[in-house]
Amino acid sequence: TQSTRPQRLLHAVQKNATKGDPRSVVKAIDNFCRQKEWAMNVGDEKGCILDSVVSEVNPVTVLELGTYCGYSTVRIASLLPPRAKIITLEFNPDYAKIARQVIAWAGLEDKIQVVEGPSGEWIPKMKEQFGVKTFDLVFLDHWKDRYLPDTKLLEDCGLLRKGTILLADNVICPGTPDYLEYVRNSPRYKSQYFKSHLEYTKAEDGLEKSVFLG
Ligand SMILES: CCCNc1ncnc2c1ncn2[C@@H]1O[C@H](/C=C/CNC(=O)c2cc(-c3ccc(F)cc3)cc(O)c2O)[C@H](C)[C@H]1O
Ligand SMILES: [Mg+2]
Repeated sequence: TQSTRPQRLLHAVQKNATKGDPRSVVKAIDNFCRQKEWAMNVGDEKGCILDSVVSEVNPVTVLELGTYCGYSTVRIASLLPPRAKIITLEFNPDYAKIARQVIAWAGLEDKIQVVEGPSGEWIPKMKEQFGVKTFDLVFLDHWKDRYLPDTKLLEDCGLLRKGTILLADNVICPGTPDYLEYVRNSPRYKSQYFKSHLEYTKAEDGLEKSVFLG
C-alpha cells in the first residue's frame, strides 16, 4: 500500500538523522521538506524565531497544540532545561504515531508527553491529569480556526498566568484573523508580530507572540 507523507518524513529522519541528536532530526526534516516534499512544519526560518522565544522564556511547562509529525515539538524540547516538560496535543492517531517515533529518534521521550485527543477535551483536564498549574509557554499550530476558542478555554481553565507567552504560527498564511484581532486588542495581552515566511517558501507568514497580562 502507498505510504503517507508523514511516513516518508519519518523514514527520512531514520535514514539521515543521528539517533539521539535532536538538531540532526530537525535538519533532516527541513532537508526532506526542501528537497523532496513540502510539509506543514514551522520550518527553519520561523523555527529560529521559535528558538529565540523558547530560549528567552526558558519555560518549565510548555503546551503545544497540534503535534503533526513532531518537528516543533523536538525543536522546542531540544532547548528545554533538564526538568522542563512539553505536553503536545494531537487528535489524529496516525500523526501521533509518527510523532512519537520522530521524538523517540531524537531521544526526547522524557521531556515530551504526546496526548492523543482534541484540545477542547484535554485542556480542561490538564490540572487533574498532568498536575499542571499554569503554562509558561503555549505554541499554537493546530487548525487555525481553533486558536481563539482554545485560547479562551486556557484562560477560563486558569492555565495562563501573568507573563505566560502564547506563540502562534501561521497568523498570516493560512491566517488566523479572529485570533489576531483578539490578542492585539484585548487589554489582557501585549502582542508582537514577528514577520517571516511560510515554511520552505517565499510567501509571507509570521509568528505572533502574546504575553498574558493576567
Ligand atoms: C477541533 C479540533 C481542534 N483541536 C485539536 N486538538 C488536537 N490536535 C489538533 C486539533 N486540531 C488540529 N489538530 C492537529 O494539528 C495539526 C493541524 C495543523 C494545521 N496546520 C495547518 O493547517 C497549516 C497549514 C499551512 C499551509 C500554508 C499554506 C498552504 F498553501 C497550505 C498549508 C502551514 C502551516 O504551518 C500550518 O500549520 C494536525 C494535522 C491535526 O491533526
Ligand atoms: Mg504551522
